[in-house]
Amino acid sequence: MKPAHSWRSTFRYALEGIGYTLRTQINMRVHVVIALGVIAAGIVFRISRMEWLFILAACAFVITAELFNTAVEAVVDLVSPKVHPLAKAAKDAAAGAVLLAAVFAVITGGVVFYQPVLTMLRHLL
Ligand SMILES: Nc1ncnc2c1ncn2[C@@H]1O[C@H](COP(=O)(O)OP(=O)(O)OP(=O)(O)O)[C@@H](O)[C@H]1O
Repeated sequence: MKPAHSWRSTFRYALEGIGYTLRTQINMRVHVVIALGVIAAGIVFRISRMEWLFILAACAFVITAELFNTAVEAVVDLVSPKVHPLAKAAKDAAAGAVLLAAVFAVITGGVVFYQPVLTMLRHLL
């Protein structure tokens, strides 16, 4: 049996997992940059508390899905380096989760920012 870990080392391993995903997955870096941009937009447009909840949930949803996707890819590559229909099913399902999360995030961003962006453009033009 493996030795029990302190909460500190558990936290460190979790950060290592996030670091690994950031280093190896360009999509993760893109998600983080977009999330930071959306958070900046939320500050600029002074969105409501409820809108913040949806925006932050959407960002967390996408980034969490990408972390699970990376975990699935790593395990599949470890146990099935050769082409196998189940390896394909696992990777495709994980990729599907990221896609679903991203679609939810785009819809959330559209609902929250459509009106304030439109108002800003009306003022500028
Ligand atoms: N061992 C395998 N057996 C069968 N199909 C696979 C296998 N590995 C990958 N595939 C297919 O290729 C697709 C892309 O796999 P890959 O590992 O390159 O994922 P990716 O999302 O492009 O990864 P990355 O984000 O690291 O570039 C999978 O969604 C799956 O359909």
